[in-house]
Amino acid sequence: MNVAAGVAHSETLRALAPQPQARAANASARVALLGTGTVGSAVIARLAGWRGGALDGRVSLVHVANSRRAAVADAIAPEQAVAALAESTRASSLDEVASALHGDGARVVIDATASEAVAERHAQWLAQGIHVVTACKIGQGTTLARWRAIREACAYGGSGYGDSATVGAGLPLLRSLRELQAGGDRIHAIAGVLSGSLAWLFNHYDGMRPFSALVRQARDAGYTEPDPRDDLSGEDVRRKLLILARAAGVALDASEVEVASLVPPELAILSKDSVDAALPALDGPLRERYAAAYKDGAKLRFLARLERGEDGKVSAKVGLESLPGDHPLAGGAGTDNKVAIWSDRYRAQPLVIQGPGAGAEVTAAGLLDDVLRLIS
Ligand SMILES: NC(=O)C1=CN([C@@H]2O[C@H](COP(=O)(O)OP(=O)(O)OC[C@H]3O[C@@H](n4cnc5c(N)ncnc54)[C@H](OP(=O)(O)O)[C@@H]3O)[C@@H](O)[C@H]2O)C=CC1
Ligand SMILES: N[C@@H](CC=O)C(=O)O
Repeated sequence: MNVAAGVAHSETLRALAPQPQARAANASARVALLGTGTVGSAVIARLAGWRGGALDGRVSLVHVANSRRAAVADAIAPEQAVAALAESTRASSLDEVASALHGDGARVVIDATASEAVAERHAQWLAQGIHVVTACKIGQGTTLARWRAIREACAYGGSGYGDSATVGAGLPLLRSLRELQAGGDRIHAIAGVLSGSLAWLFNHYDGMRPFSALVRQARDAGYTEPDPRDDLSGEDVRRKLLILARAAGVALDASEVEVASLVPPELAILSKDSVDAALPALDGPLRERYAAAYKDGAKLRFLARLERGEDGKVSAKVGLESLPGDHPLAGGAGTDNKVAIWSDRYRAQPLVIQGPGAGAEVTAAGLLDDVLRLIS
């Protein structure tokens, strides 16, 4: 073989191939932030905290919106973002997000909403080459069709989907599942506490104070979903389990997860505005569950379980369980999520990941870590 000719040929091919976008270690991104509530405000505060530090300039806010208004500019200083939005007369429109991002360098949408309409746009932005980083679980944690559309749009647009904040508020859960599989492991089972608010509630509930009062405290601390019934019904945990299962190679449909809700029917049927006054409907049933567990020396924990048999059969369920006090999944404090993963290499003893699983600051950090990963 003529080595010189071979080298020349491969150099020609390399020159003809589409050149990957040059990425410097300190590449910056134009970012649209959707949602300025609990999590979105913490993203803005964290960006403001980057000022003058090593990460200053990595993210340029060009579009900040809530459901009502949008502020759009070439660079919105994080310190000015809240005021700019309050003063803006521009109506919020998802149609304008891609054009606001137009320009050089990487483009990123951060979804800090709980909006179905925003989740429905993820695939469209990804197909346009815009990265999407999300705290909202509706994109990957509802229908299989939407989950597939997101994966296909990433491949089509050459874009990335940052989902670390969707499960465990940024804990290295999805990353670990993906790395285990990249290393050849099959995931056999996942079990644990996936809700930060429910963890906090059952870490604090002593059967004496009304459960409803604690729910209000958890909501005011920013741990619950905008509608706390999404946590109490197990729906938020179902979404997280679906996201984990799909990342573990199990194409699970939402209907395949058995969910035991804590929300009594009279609370479930109310409009969102009437929920607060009706929360005491939770008190009686939970007092009874607590008393029964206490009598046995057990602890109440809201768990998610996924098992995949060697024959491919899958079982998935979500609900309140009474665990022996020394059970490995009964530990933890505050909003701790605690998740055990069984795989080929972790067959007898699982890999266990534990840490705060809700809260504005950890979630904002998880979102911005994903932005940095995608643009670096
Ligand atoms: N709280 C936590 O600990 C964690 C939360 N998450 C997820 O983060 C997301 C946000 O939660 P949180 O901040 O608590 O919710 P909030 O209700 O506090 O904030 C939601 C924000 O989204 C805005 N919004 C709604 N629709 C749109 C739209 N179409 N375009 C732009 N903005 C819109 C709302 O606008 P407006 O003010 O006008 O209503 C509001 O600013 C949820 O999906 C949640 O599951 C994930 C991990 C942890
Ligand atoms: N409401 C959620 C917030 C994070 O996803 C929870 O309680 O875990």
